[in-house]
Amino acid sequence: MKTAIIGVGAMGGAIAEGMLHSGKVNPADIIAANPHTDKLWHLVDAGVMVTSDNKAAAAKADVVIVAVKPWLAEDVMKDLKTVMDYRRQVLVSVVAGVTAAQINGWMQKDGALPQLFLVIPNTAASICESMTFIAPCNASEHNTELIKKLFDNIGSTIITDERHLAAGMVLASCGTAFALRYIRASAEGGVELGFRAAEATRIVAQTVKGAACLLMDSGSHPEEEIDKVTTAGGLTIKGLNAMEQAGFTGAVIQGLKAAGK
Ligand SMILES: NC(=O)C1=CN([C@@H]2O[C@H](COP(=O)(O)OP(=O)(O)OC[C@H]3O[C@@H](n4cnc5c(N)ncnc54)[C@H](OP(=O)(O)O)[C@@H]3O)[C@@H](O)[C@H]2O)C=CC1
Ligand SMILES: O=C(O)[C@@H]1CCC=N1
Repeated sequence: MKTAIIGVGAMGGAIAEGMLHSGKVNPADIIAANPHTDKLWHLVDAGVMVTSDNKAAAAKADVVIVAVKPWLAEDVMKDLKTVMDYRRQVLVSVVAGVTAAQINGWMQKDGALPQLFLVIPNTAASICESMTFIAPCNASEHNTELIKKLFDNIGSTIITDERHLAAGMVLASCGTAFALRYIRASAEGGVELGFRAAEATRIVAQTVKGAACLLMDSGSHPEEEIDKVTTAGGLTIKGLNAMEQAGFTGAVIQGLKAAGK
């Protein structure tokens, strides 16, 4: 199965890198299309076909993933429409905020619509740790399974509907930046406590990874794991209470809601 990635920036590039990293996708089955191909030489070295011609890339693929900025999506997709065969190809849009209705309006061809998937991954796709939401629109069960398998190669997937994509994106895609901002804040605190910046960042990153793995391995509630750390009258509870007094939980929820508006 050949996959074309149209727009190989932060997100499209992370998808391509993740597919390579997974070892489960043959590099020769990836076609990367971007106006500037100079930044894609590492993909060429890995065996990926690279082009600046979107239509040429799409024509060769079974799955066409569009990963351009939202304001370019209409022009790019209308252009792809001229070469896409909806009987054998499926369209995946990772374009945030562009709806299935909009895409169907652009892609309708002689009354036919493409089998469409709205997909929201995150940049951890590059290391096969994405949390990816997949909303099938006008797609068969067979193709839904196929697209799920494709994105399972680069992390964890949830099949959902279009209504839930925005919330998923805030939690998991914007959430990557939010989690990293926590890491940066903690590392800055670590420097005040006496660690060098690089060392503090490494310590916090490993700590956050460990905390996430505790939840994922045990399926327990965060508060259950917090309880195991929080000694009565000890250090942790003083830190937690000071953070909450400064508005930690409220600030996170406000941030999520602002991003989701
Ligand atoms: N970044 C993220 O975490 C997430 C992003 N998304 C969505 O992914 C999409 C891409 O975002 P992101 O990767 O961050 O943006 P980037 O700007 O990093 O990447 C966009 C890429 O599209 C290329 N491009 C520009 N014009 C065209 C064109 N006409 N045809 C083909 N490619 C073109 C750009 O090339 P060049 O720079 O060479 O001009 C660039 O490499 C957006 O719609 C965003 O909403 C969704 C989930 C998460
Ligand atoms: O910030 C953004 O708009 C995009 C969508 C999700 C992550 N990045």
